Amino acid sequence: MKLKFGSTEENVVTREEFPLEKAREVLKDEVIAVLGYGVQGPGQALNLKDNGFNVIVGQRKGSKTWDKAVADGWVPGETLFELEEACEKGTILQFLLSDAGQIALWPTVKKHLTPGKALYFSHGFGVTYKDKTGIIPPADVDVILVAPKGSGTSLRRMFVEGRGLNSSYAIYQDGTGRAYDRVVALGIGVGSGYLFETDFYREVTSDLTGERGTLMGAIQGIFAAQYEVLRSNGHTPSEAFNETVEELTQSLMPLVAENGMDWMYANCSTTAQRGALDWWKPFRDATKPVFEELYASVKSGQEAQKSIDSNSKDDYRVKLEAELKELRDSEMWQAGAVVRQLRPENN
Ligand SMILES: NC(=O)c1ccc[n+]([C@@H]2O[C@H](COP(=O)([O-])OP(=O)(O)OC[C@H]3O[C@@H](n4cnc5c(N)ncnc54)[C@H](O)[C@@H]3O)[C@@H](O)[C@H]2O)c1
Ligand SMILES: CC(C)(O)[C@@H](O)C(=O)O
Ligand SMILES: [Mg+2]
Ligand SMILES: [Mg+2]
Repeated sequence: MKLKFGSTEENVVTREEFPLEKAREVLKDEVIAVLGYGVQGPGQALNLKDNGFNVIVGQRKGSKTWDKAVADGWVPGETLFELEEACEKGTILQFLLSDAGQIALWPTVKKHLTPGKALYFSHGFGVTYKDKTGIIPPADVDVILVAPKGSGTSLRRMFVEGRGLNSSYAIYQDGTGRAYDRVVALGIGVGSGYLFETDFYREVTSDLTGERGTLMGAIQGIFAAQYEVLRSNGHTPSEAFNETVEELTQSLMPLVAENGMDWMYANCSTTAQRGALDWWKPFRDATKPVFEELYASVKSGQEAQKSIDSNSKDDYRVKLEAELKELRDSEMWQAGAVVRQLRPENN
């Protein structure tokens, strides 16, 4: 259906238009092969299985995630296979290796993309940056995308809680005439209630911007800046952490999620409202040039190239972990670990 967002009309598919029963009917003869069992793999594979679809998982034998798949109930030789075997058996190949990992597996996936199959992504990365990835699908398959707007961990948790997480969807290539039904059925199958229409290019550029920006990069940056200013002015770690992070995640963001920023503001003191109304624009003006620089770096393909280069190295996991450890060991997040233990519900 068409829905108005402000004054702009957009296409949104709803569960009412495309119920789960219809999704099951559309995919009843398909074998959905989820390739990769990292973060999105488990969330999507388990949700699809629990929703009654025919799912198998492809993963490298002997890897830690193979063991995780076994622990999650996938049975070797029945529903869990080596990647190539899963590519052969699947009629829909859900390409959920890391974006850099997809480059290495592409020749194998391509070999098994026989006419009529579907190639499914959760990111527009591989085909948008085909000059860098070499991912150029054959013409007689569907190339589709369902990108959950959140972590695979949340996708699973919210499904288990009976909620669900919405996704964007896109069709890059309709090789069979069934691409629309397949993509929407899969989006409903992984647990989305609503599916927002996009295309591969818009999905990848907005997603790379968002995660580098307010969703992850910018938020850590702004937390660090405020925490450092409070600490250098004599505030204790717990006070600095509470005023920077804890109150935001525990008290104020849930209010924003529920009813928007103005409503959160309205539930704070008029003193706070006065100050926050005065200061949001200077913060916007100070950070906007950084966001412009970020978007330009995404648009030029530089962000994709950097991600491919670093995440294609053999020791990429070790290097990422070392950088995550630096964050974990910072005073702010060390203070956070203690503050989290002191949440009333933890006692
Ligand atoms: N992580 C998320 O929550 C999330 C959210 C939305 C979209 N996505 C997209 O979903 C896709 C999967 O992301 P992810 O974060 O789940 O991936 P991930 O980094 O967790 O990796 C998934 C799997 O790929 C395997 N892998 C990596 N390199 C490999 C190689 N060379 N050969 C064989 N296997 C290899 C890993 O062992 C792992 O099991 C990506 O396109 C990503 O952009 C992820
Ligand atoms: C969960 C995110 C940040 O939305 C996703 O885009 C990812 O790449 O993991
Ligand atoms: Mg992303
Ligand atoms: Mg994202």
